[in-house]
Amino acid sequence: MASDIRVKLCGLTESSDIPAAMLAGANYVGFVFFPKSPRNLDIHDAAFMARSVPEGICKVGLTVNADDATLEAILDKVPLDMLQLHGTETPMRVAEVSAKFGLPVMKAVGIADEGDLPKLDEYARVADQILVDAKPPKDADLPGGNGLSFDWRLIANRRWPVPWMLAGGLTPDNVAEAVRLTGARQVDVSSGVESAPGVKDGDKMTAFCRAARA
Ligand SMILES: O=C(O)c1ccccc1N[C@@H]1O[C@H](COP(=O)(O)O)[C@@H](O)[C@H]1O
Repeated sequence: MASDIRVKLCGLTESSDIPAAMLAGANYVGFVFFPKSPRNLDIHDAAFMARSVPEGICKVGLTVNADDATLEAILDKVPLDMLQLHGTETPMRVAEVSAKFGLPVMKAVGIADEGDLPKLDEYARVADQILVDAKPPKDADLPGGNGLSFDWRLIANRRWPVPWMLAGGLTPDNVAEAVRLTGARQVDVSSGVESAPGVKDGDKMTAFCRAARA
């Protein structure tokens, strides 16, 4: 049923985004630890925000090719429930992070064409979840959060042995169609619910959750 669809609202930057995301109906909230991103949080702010997230909502920490010391520093202070690896981490690194840090790991995989699809099977063998995102353009500063989508028909009716989430250029206007075409049961959005880069919009978050579950 569409009403079961789980929504991740990623890249929250203000304390007030937490109650707004709860009101909207988020199941997951995402905190970005990547200095180049307009959604980057310092560890102190992220810790403060994470502590205000109600029980039962999954707090996801997004990193990009982070080394062990960086992950340790984040996890020492921020009570996260899941790590999202959004860089070029190899399957071996995904398995290593999962074993070392004891949290579920979601690996983002960028898709542009059919040739990218085998990577989804590969990462589904080592990650706890996979995040099926659009492949960033070669000259992009960010490996995600660019508001770009991919041809959803590429993954229509494909399934993996772990839960997966659809991401990339989703908005309140297109998420229902994306869910219909792909059969996704989980969706993730960042820039599509903002009024400016890094500024979340409560009305757009609510409209997104409603449209995803319509
Ligand atoms: O949001 C960011 O700034 C970001 C930075 C670095 C890597 C990933 C990032 N965001 C993730 O990208 C996808 C898609 O975002 P969008 O909805 O197209 O803006 C999503 O998984 C975000 O978690």
